[in-house]
Amino acid sequence: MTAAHRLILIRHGESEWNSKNLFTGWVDVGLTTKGAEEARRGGELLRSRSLLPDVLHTSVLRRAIRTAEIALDEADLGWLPVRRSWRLNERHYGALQGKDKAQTLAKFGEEQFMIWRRSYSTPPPPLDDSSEFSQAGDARYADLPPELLPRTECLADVVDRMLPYWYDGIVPDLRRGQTVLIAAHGNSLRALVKHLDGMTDEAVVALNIPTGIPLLYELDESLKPLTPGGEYLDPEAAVAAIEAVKNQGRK
Ligand SMILES: O=C(O)[C@H](O)COP(=O)(O)O
Repeated sequence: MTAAHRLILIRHGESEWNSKNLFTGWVDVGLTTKGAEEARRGGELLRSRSLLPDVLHTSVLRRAIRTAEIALDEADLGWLPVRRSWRLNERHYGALQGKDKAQTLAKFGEEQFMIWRRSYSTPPPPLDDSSEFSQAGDARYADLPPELLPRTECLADVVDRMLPYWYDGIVPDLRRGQTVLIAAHGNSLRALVKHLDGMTDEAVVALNIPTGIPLLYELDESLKPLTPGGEYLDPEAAVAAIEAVKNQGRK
């Protein structure tokens, strides 16, 4: 069956805090040199497969914005129309933002670490607005009703706040026949993949998204994937990178 719609997902390249093994969430850190190279390689893959998006959607965090900018520049598509939304942001990691993943694992143990990192419905403790890693008062969220600004999120929370943008901001572009590129984050993409593939709350715990490798979803008329899980444009690199994400925090 030929695809009715094409959707390409890309997680931002390695960030400064990915390389330092810190929980990041909504803290707005940049890309490392390696992360910028991952983004460029992502654009090269798009170009070599002639997978040329017609529109870009990003979060409002610089690591995703910059990844898209570099990748699209490599594909000579720097001019692409773009829309940004906080609803594509990384999961808010609450009081874990800024904390070292290995130290958190050592301090709280494997079970608590995995609950906070990968459980579907248990968020980390909330982050106090007075924290240096809080987004309270950040201008980019000024229009957000205060009750919507998270102080922590579990993946279920991300699904709930991401889906309205999926339906209202992205699906219309797909339905008008556009190839859509989404540049976002590990957990906001886990939330979208869970929705696309109809994954259970239990199955999504084991899902990890690698940095910088485009993931192609060819969708049918009802927006169901023709290939469950999609297709990474560099499958070999994806296998190794997914394993690395899974083992973050473990020396
Ligand atoms: O926000 C972060 O810390 C990372 O980008 C995602 O981290 P995780 O893979 O530990 O959820």
